[in-house]
Amino acid sequence: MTRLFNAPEDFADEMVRGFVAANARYVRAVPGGVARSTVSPAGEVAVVIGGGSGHYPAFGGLVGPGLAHGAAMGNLFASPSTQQVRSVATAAQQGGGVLLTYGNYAGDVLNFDAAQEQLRAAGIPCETVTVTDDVSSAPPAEKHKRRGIAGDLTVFKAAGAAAAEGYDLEGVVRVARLANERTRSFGVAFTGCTLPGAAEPLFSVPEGRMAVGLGIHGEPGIGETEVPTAAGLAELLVGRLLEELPEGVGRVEGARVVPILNGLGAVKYEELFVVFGRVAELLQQAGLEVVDPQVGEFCTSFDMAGASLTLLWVDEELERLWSAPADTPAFRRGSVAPVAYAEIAETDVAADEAQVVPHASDESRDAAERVADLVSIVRQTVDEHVDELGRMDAIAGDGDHGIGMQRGSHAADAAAREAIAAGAGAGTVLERAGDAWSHRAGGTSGALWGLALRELGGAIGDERAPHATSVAAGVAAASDGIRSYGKAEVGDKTMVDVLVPFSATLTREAETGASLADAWGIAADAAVAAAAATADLLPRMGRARPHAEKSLGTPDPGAHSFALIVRAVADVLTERAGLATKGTTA
Ligand SMILES: Nc1ncnc2c1ncn2[C@@H]1O[C@H](COP(=O)(O)OP(=O)(O)O)[C@@H](O)[C@H]1O
Ligand SMILES: O=C(COP(=O)(O)O)[C@@H](O)CO
Repeated sequence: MTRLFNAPEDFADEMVRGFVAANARYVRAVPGGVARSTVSPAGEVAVVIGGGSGHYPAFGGLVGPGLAHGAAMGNLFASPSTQQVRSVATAAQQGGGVLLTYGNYAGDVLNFDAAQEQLRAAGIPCETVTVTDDVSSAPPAEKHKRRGIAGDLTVFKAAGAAAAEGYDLEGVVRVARLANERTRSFGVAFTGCTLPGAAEPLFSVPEGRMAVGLGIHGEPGIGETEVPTAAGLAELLVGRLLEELPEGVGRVEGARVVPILNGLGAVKYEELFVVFGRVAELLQQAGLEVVDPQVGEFCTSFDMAGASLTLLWVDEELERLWSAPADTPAFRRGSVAPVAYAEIAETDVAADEAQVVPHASDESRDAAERVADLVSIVRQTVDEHVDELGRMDAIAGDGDHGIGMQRGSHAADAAAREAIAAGAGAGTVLERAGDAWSHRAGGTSGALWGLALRELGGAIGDERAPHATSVAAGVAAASDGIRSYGKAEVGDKTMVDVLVPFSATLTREAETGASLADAWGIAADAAVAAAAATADLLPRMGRARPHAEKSLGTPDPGAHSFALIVRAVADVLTERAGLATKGTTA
């Protein structure tokens, strides 16, 4: 149970504020997260980490000399938005380029990749390395699909130490990839976590049982077994990790490993030490040299009771980088060189977003009001279904689909109203709504809904009122954009399964000369049917993929929310058309 919070929706922002107040000697607040408050050498590669909040000390607690230069801190269990990542990286960079490194989750990949593109376009050399240490989340042949859990630390540490030693961007990327390749983790959970304000944990494990193959977002385990003794748990964790040797490690005997026993949030240090005693014995019995072990909390999941073991299989270079000094709020070793503090001007992403609205025709400005009303309908629809969407997502995911959609649609609604007040046309209203959605919501659905609204706004433009053909073209552009950005195809059990038939039906009806209301209504029927049909699919993308069987029988949450939204919009368009005497505009 998370007991201490004010308004649950403010939790992440308030947590960052308090964290900065408590750690000003390490970090300063920048839009989107934190950056070092200390001066780093000019020309040093900046290591920028990040992810959702709820995993402390990942990610802000690992910012400081010898480790990360900045952390993009998203909402609870949701990736930071593209704007947040870009903003933190811009504030943290020192002229030597930026490495973005983070756990391999759909939302993080979408948003960090987009930020990388934007940073490069702004002339900042930028590379990304995803952390994929969790052996339970995909077989060795698909290890690029694995999730990142406590192994984040080894990759961030190697990269941060290399940057501090003066490696160039290519060199920092090389060691980050090497550390990831040589890091494996495996974990268990005894209870799920409860998000602030939620009445129930995201999953529960029957008394005396243990989830095996944990996620760090309250995802249920991959399997379940009886709770063993501490020694039994050590045997399970070590046994599983020694089944798979990383490339470049020929044999167990004689290899050197850094073991990290990580508590997930509600397991006592004393319990961890009892487990670690046996872990150390088992590693030694297997012929391994144990290097600088760590026992504590490095990547948590709120109040989840659980533990994971990580092994970093070091070579000479990784061992040196792992052992190099670092001084951050949550990870300290050796003594770093004296640091200086400086007044650094804050970058503000809001500043470059406060652009003047482009010119719009009277016809488009008139239509903009009706478009903004539809954005309000989207918000209302999400509000009405927020709990249902969360429950659906908790079956095989992280339970945040409802709150993510709520944050995004509320921000979109407010931005649409602001754009109207500034005299925007219909296209610009949708583009502004899309920007606000992705910026405020973060996560996968935030990035994708933001893109969809921007594409739709671009196709509609600011000259004519939206009509069946321009809307169908905009939805088709959104569908293409989402598929090329998120790389999901029909059948992967995502919102794409609904978007594609919705778009095809809308285009077909528009081409036959149907009005926007009629075309949209028929397309919405197709969307509702397609969303229901996703219940029979096994997920191949996103958070639910490792829990494919659990998701069978439940529709994909993103597909379901998409269908709810387009159905609600259809009802309004039909009502308006009934009120209008004649015509095809809306
Ligand atoms: N690669 C992808 N392409 C398109 N849609 C995706 C992709 N990955 C996930 N999704 C959609 O995103 C939804 C999850 O959204 P949400 O829970 O808000 O984001 P997150 O998983 O980042 O917390 C899924 O139900 C699915 O419909
Ligand atoms: O949850 C996280 C990001 O993943 P999404 O795909 O946006 O859910 C985050 O906590 C780990 O970075």
